[in-house]
Amino acid sequence: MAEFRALGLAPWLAEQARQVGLVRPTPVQAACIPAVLQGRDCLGCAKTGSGKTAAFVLPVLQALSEDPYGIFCLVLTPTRELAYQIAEQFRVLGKPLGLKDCVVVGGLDMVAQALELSRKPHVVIATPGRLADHLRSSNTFSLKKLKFLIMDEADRLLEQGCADFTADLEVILEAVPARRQTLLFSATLTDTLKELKSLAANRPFCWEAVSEVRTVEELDQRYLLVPEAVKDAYLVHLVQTFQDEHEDWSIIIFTKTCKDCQVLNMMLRKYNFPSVALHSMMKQRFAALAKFKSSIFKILIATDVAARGLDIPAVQVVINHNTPGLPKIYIHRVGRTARAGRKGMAITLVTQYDIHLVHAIEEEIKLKLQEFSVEEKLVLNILTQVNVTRRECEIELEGMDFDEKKEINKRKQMILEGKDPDLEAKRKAELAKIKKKNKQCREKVQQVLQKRK
Ligand SMILES: Nc1ncnc2c1ncn2[C@@H]1O[C@H](COP(=O)(O)OP(=O)(O)OP(=O)(O)O)[C@@H](O)[C@H]1O
Repeated sequence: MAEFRALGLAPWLAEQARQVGLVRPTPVQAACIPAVLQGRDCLGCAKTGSGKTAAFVLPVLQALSEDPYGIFCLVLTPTRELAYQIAEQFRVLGKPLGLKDCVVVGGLDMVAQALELSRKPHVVIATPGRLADHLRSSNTFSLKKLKFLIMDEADRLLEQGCADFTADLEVILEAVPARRQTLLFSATLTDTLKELKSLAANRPFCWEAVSEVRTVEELDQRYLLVPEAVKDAYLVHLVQTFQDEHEDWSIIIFTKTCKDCQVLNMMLRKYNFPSVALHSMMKQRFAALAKFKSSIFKILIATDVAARGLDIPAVQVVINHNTPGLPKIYIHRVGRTARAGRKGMAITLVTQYDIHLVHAIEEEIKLKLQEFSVEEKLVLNILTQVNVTRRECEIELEGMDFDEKKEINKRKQMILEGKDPDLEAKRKAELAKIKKKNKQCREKVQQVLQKRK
């Protein structure tokens, strides 16, 4: 307890931390808590599972206890599941304060959320899309007085990809005061460092864990070379082996697409494995995750919606059904195991087409993955059966109009973003045409140049 107190935390808060099992500060906590308590902005980059959440929750609670009002702190995070997880940490550690929090995420009733926001909770934990929707549509709450703006998984929030938060962040940044403390955390901040520094401009305290390797020591990282056509048989074999040898282990299997996630889940269920799926097209995401967290289901099959931040101590193995295209996605995925000093294993299935991706990963994490060996004869024994089952599941899923639903969801999302789906489709088609023409043009020029040579 003395150690948390030595960082400047009040005795009641250090005691509360001790009660929930946080006895000695982790390095990121020891470095960042004093800086935040001094009123500085903070950029914290530390490995997965190293306690970044408490590094911002604890000093915010201390500041809140000295001057309690709502809305005092806003935490932004990329996924709904993470928002709930962070809210839980605030609730548990802030219990003696009678902390009021409000989770603002998609998929839940807007009106109920607006009402909760109007009651001035101390802390709002939100995904950018839903919070921006509230800011655009209602004036029943204000963020103008908030003291802390926190971005967890900050690099993900700032990166422009398939789920782009830029427009929503603009709305949110307009609504928060310029005079505030900004805290930014992630295990992978480097790509977006420039943008982050412009957000946290108040003498930011920057902290990065000193370590050559970017993943944790306790993690055993393996790869398994498999031909694309037999990947699923290897997966079934791996799951069977882990289930036979370690009944109490929980496993997360990451897939590339929602469809893959759904098909693999159906397939594993056909073989009576206790699996549950988690992807962005599901309605019951919280229920699925709760079943996995409580170990009712020992296997979670998920897309990258579960790659960041989720803290489930029982996870012993992560299997990458596809090799992640970006090293940082790999770092976050495998970081779902071997957390807080525990041991864990990550196995990445690598096909003939993915070897360059493994090299990129190894270069980024500064470590060579070791080969994982399996008895190929055992895999061959189940190969035909697994491939037939997969095909059956795919046909079943087609009957459930999965692709059609995906299209409808996309259109709904565009309408929510204020876009016209038909116009967007036209625009995309035109863009594709232009790109094709440009490509043809370039090829012609190159042919002419080559002939001249
Ligand atoms: N000082 C501490 N002592 C013991 N356990 C701790 C301490 N701080 C945090 N933990 C535990 O470590 C686990 C991981 O913490 P947390 O989820 O904050 O990691 P993280 O750094 O945010 O990881 P990620 O990058 O994956 O989001 C949690 O279960 C948390 O309760």
